[in-house]
Amino acid sequence: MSTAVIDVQNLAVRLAGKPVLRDVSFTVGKGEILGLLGPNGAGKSTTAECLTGALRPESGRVRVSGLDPHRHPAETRKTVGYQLQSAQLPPALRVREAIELFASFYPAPQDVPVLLDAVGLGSAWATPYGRLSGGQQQRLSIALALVGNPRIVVLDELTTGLDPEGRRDILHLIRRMREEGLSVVLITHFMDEAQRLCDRVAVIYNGRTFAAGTPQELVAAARRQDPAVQDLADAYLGLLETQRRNPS
Ligand SMILES: Nc1ncnc2c1ncn2[C@@H]1O[C@H](COP(=O)(O)OP(=O)(O)OP(=O)(O)O)[C@@H](O)[C@H]1O
Repeated sequence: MSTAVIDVQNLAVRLAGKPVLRDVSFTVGKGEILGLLGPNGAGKSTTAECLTGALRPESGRVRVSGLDPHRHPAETRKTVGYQLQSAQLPPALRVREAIELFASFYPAPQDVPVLLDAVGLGSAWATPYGRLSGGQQQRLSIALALVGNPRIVVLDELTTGLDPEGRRDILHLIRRMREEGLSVVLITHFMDEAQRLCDRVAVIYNGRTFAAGTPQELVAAARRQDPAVQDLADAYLGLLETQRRNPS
């Protein structure tokens, strides 16, 4: 679709000679939250790395704000914030210093103290990265993804490791930024989060997107096979089971 800010079509990627992505397709519109779902090892993070330009596709098409991220990584990073699973920072770097450093890369960054409060790190601003708990590191990685006021953000396992209050606050922050036009790719294993937050979801299994639609559409599709399906968690498990039995 022409209004898509992210357009991925028939993406295939090989790593160490092994086909990891075989046929991944999805689009994300302006102000839309797209959930990427799938079991461990399905290819979600590999897909996210293609959006960053870190990986070169074997075939297929990836466009982010109209640009090929692998050919134009610097331009792509101006409009996209990435919160990836493997973020690492020097252990002595303090929370606020890290956010200010990242803010300095962008022309119109967010207000750092406001962002610190929004991600629940207001009282930990002076803590070195190496002394943060897992959940605090997660909050910092979210702040670093958002500090540049991106138009698009890729969030890989956004709320993993967060306590319930942190999860609520971060989801509130993402919703608020979406209302301002932010487009989001959200990789998650939390089906309740996907159901509440995502406008559409795409499910990857074995390197292929095999189901896509609004959470309601997926629930309706799964219910046609099993009338007991109640929600996205049931639908996801049912569709995955069908796919495993009849791989495409
Ligand atoms: N550098 C690499 N070389 C070879 N294979 C790799 C490499 N990185 C990832 N893989 C393989 O690619 C497949 C997809 O991995 P990926 O991390 O994209 O899955 P995922 O869906 O994000 O999983 P998870 O939910 O566990 O994070 C896995 O089988 C993984 O072992």
